[in-house]
Amino acid sequence: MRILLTGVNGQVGSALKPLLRSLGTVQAPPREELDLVDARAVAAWVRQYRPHLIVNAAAYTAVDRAEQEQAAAFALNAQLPELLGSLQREWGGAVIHYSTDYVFDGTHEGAYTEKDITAPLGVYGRSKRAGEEGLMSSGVPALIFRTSWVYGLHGRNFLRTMLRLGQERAEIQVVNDQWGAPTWAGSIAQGTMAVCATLCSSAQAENSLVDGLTGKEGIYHLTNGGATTWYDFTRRIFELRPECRALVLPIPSGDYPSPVRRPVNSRLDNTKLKEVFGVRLPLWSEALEDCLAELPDVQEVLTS
Ligand SMILES: NC(=O)C1=CN([C@@H]2O[C@H](COP(=O)(O)OP(=O)(O)OC[C@H]3O[C@@H](n4cnc5c(N)ncnc54)[C@H](OP(=O)(O)O)[C@@H]3O)[C@@H](O)[C@H]2O)C=CC1
Ligand SMILES: Cc1cn([C@H]2C[C@H](O)[C@@H](COP(=O)(O)OP(=O)(O)O[C@H]3O[C@@H](C)C(=O)[C@@H](O)[C@H]3O)O2)c(=O)[nH]c1=O
Ligand SMILES: [Mg+2]
Repeated sequence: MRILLTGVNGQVGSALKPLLRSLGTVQAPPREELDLVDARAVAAWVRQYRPHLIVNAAAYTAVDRAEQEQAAAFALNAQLPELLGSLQREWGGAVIHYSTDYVFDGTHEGAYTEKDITAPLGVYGRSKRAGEEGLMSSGVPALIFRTSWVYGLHGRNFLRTMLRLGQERAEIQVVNDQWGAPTWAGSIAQGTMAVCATLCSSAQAENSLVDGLTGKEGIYHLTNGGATTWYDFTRRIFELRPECRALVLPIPSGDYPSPVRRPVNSRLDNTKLKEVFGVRLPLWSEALEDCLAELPDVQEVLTS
């Protein structure tokens, strides 16, 4: 099977790359080789390579900056998934795509299911929702995994920020009124692979994944289990890494200056993923331990 992976240098893309190799031949052009906002270049690339599967881990993820850079956010998060969908539709390939808890406004009680109504609070969330709709309306066989609060040892993310601030500062203020599931990029990659394994299990044929997808297309919530606040997540990080000595102080969201509101409830119900594919990701607390076990020296985040 030929696979095209986008966003290979991002959190999810870098976790996926080594794992996807077990499914086939992986091409993963970085930005320098393929600028994903260049629709003609993308079309030429896909038409030449004809990937059986495109795993789209590329995105515009700067939530605050998106308010000023609406066109850039929509190009990556909305137009690209739709384009990839129509290109794959042309010749019979499939798409796996990622989306976010920020498609919701957070006013719902309890965890959101895939059937709940979306109502994004900002440009990033609106662009991601438009991407979901564009990909689905292209008619391609596709899976969309909505995840939340992604972190890992690579790239810009909350864990790395806190490991750095925890060593540099005497105290840090962290919001304690937003609830969600911090999700390790490694868990997302493993969950994606587990789903692919169920789709490909019947045959070794190159198009077995596309065939296996029939009747299972659509949106799935895929996060680590349980829920916490950013404040308690930070406290747990510092418990696991006592080199982070900063005092952690809880604050309401309103005290953290930002141009765009975040949902107070980001919890995503993963039942559909379990029922359709038999896949469930570990608890957020277990995944955090697994992630930090891969970081021998916490001072590394100060220099890299
Ligand atoms: N981060 C989070 O907290 C969450 C993320 N998600 C979703 O998960 C998915 C993966 O996110 P994550 O891994 O965190 O994202 P990252 O921001 O870590 O990575 C995004 C990748 O996209 C690439 N990219 C951006 N613009 C272009 C372009 N014009 N041409 C080529 N490549 C480009 C970046 O390249 P470069 O390295 O060169 O900048 C980067 O490798 C996304 O769909 C995101 O919306 C969902 C919920 C939470
Ligand atoms: C750095 C910092 C953040 N915070 C708050 C701000 C915010 O509400 C929360 C998390 O900070 P972030 O900068 O990671 O927030 P944000 O960039 O909004 O994170 C989001 O990114 C996008 C891409 C997603 O899809 C979401 O799932 C989510 O992960 O913690 C503090 O309270 N204190 C701090 O020192
Ligand atoms: Mg951010």
